[in-house]
Amino acid sequence: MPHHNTYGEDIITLQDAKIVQKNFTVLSHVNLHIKRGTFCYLIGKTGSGKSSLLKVLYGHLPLKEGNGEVVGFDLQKLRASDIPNLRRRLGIVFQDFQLLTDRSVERNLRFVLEATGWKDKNLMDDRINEVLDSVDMKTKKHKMPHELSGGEQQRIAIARALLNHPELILADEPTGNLDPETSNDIMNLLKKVSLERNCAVLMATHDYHMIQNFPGEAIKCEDGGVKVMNTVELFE
Ligand SMILES: Nc1ncnc2c1ncn2[C@@H]1O[C@H](COP(=O)(O)OP(=O)(O)OP(=O)(O)O)[C@@H](O)[C@H]1O
Repeated sequence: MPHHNTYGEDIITLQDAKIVQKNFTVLSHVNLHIKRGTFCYLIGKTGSGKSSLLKVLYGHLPLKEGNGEVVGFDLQKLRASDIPNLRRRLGIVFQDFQLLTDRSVERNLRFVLEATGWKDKNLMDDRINEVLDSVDMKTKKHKMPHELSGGEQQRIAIARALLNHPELILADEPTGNLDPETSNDIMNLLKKVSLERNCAVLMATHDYHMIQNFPGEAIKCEDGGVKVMNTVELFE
């Protein structure tokens, strides 16, 4: 069983991990400990390996060498059949929102609940209202994605990520398509979620203005490895 529940303080652990795309080693000797409830940036130049690292953490790329554990799942022992269970325990947010364009906000959220085993219609309705409330989008429940702004669509994507009470949100450039003001809103929302739900957030970003506005812990991908730092160091 890859799901041990032995993880104490750490929500993500990587030990001497190697991150590989096809036959190309992107990152090696990666050692990482991210504690429950922590908000952490993932930074580094384009092509430095941020997305690849996130992909290993959500089971899209296999962990080639070393050890890793994410929300109690052993990445070395992860089988294809474990991946849906791992994803159910995570919230994942992308740059391009990835809402289903052919259905309303409510139906987007219901689709995920049904796909993750929810059956009771009233419980589903309640949960949809709760997550929409926490991203301040309750009034947009019946809108189609194309009727929403980029920032609103990202709020819905965050609501969707929250549906199954994740202990970890992995966000790959969630503000990459948004203007600076909307990016700040989304950051405030992710920070709020992290704080109120003791949910860890690992967020890949290029956006140095935002990092300056919201300083914090960061993992930097550089020269084929990672280094843990505080973003304040970037502006010294
Ligand atoms: N599907 C793939 N097949 C082969 N190589 C890939 C693939 N995806 C990414 N790579 C390579 O892996 C390296 C890391 O890419 P990755 O997307 O992880 O970087 P990134 O830091 O997320 O970049 P960006 O900030 O531009 O999104 C790059 O050199 C890239 O060319």
